[in-house]
Amino acid sequence: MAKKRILLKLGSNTLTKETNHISRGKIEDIGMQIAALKDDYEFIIVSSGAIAAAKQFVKLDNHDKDVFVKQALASIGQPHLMRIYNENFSDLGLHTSQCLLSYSDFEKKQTKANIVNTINVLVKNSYIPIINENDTVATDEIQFGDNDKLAALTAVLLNVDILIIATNTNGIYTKASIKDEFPETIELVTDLELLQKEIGDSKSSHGTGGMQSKIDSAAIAKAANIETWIINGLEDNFILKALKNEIPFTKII
Ligand SMILES: Nc1ncnc2c1ncn2[C@@H]1O[C@H](COP(=O)(O)OP(=O)(O)O)[C@@H](O)[C@H]1O
Ligand SMILES: N[C@@H](CCC(=O)OP(=O)(O)O)C(=O)O
Repeated sequence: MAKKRILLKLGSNTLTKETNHISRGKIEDIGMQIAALKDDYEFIIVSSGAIAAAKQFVKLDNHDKDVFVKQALASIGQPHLMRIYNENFSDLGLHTSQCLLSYSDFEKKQTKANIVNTINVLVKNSYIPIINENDTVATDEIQFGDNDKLAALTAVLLNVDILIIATNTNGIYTKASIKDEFPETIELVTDLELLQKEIGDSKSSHGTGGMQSKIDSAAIAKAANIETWIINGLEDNFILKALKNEIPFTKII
């Protein structure tokens, strides 16, 4: 039977476990899950974390919030991020590769074909493509969107079965319960317009897009008949547990 294809989007919040440095433990947790599922699923990762990785090592002589400082930090952090993936994944027998893309690459027939062809060869040869925005030439995701849209565009282009967006909540909560000690997860969504009413404009400490950018991404995926699962990536084994329905998360179909 053909393997199912999963596009896994990992934000800085998940990768740092909401701290100020990339968590090797979290990257190992993700690698172990991919290794456990590799006979039935193939994985393509869209990973943020370049800026967070750089901040572990350097402080640049400019204002941290300037976009071009973020671009420079991403340039410094990206090879470190890939090194950490490489070190942890290779211990688990997994091979990694890096692809840097920007929105404009999804607008041209030739560049789209190049992305598909490259990634299909990588996946066929058991290499896990780890994609990030090419932050030197594009600033869309550093400014607006958590790599969520990049993940959705990639999911559609590569015709995946499931888009998993890892975040720091147990999926999308009902607006009425969001401030409760145990907020209630909306487990199944078929109507994105109804869901829109539940979304607040709050964001987490490292986040840029909030829940809205995840809904926008789910809409892109849904239009291509791809399911989006919004899962709490801070939880150990979050993919394995979601596949077995052992944790609350939001499925948008
Ligand atoms: N209905 C909702 N359910 C859950 N989280 C919500 C909701 N509305 C807004 N949010 C906010 O969205 C945040 C997740 O988005 P974001 O901060 O961008 O994180 P990430 O870096 O994981 O993409 C949550 O931590 C929460 O503050
Ligand atoms: N390309 C950037 C990601 C930009 C971003 O805002 O994403 P996220 O860390 O998911 O909020 C990086 O790798 O740091």
